[in-house]
Amino acid sequence: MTGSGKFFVGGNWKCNGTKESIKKLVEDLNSAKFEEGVDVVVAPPFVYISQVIDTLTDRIEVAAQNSWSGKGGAFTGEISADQLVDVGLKWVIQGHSERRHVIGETNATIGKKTSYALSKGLGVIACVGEKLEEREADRTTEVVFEQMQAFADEISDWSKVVIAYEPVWAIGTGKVASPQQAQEVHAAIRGWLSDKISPEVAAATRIIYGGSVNGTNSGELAKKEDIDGFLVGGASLKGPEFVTICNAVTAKKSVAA
Ligand SMILES: O=C(CO)COP(=O)(O)O
Repeated sequence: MTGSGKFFVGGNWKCNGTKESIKKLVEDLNSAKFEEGVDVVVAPPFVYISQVIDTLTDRIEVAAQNSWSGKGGAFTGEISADQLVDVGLKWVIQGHSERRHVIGETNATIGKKTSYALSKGLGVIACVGEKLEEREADRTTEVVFEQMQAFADEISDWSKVVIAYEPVWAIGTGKVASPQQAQEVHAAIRGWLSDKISPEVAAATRIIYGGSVNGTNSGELAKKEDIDGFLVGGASLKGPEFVTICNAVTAKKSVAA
């Protein structure tokens, strides 16, 4: 099965950057030539979101890396989806492995945050992925399907959801999943969507890969039929390399042609 959605590349800047380095990154992105047929989104740290929205080209949309599970109020340190919409954001990342495994968010919390963000009109980049010991114990699809079910329990409209498959062992390690390894899990996720949600949702939902994607490996990954784009960490902090990864859409088109 193949995804029919448009290629999608997100740059997750995580907890990196300064006013100065972000100014330079935005300048690089503003002067870049992005190919047709790719949606490009960047996710700066909260404190730099306004700077990015005010200076970045409209060709690129902006995401937050997290949001609170409900309306704002007495929740010290949190940011509500309402506030993200208010400052002009279009997207939010939910369930990133660092939020699951470093901060300790559960499937249930992530599901609630996702449904609230969607209810406010944000698109959600919904992350799933197994740890190394889970892969080694042959539990990859079991873990990923459990994470998918927790999202599905809270999602009624999939049209603004992009799924990011990010194996934890590949994140920030330089150990990218092989195109075949990634394709296998992407196809399994698409099959799950087809069975549990609908064949239409399975065909239309973008399933993107994250974990040590760079300017060199993105082309081969993009050629795999169920890989509809990328969620990029480290390499998204380097403007020209991130542009190369976005333009891997041409490798995708070359296979489709
Ligand atoms: O976590 C990631 C994107 O969300 C991937 O990070 P790296 O590209 O640095 O491995």
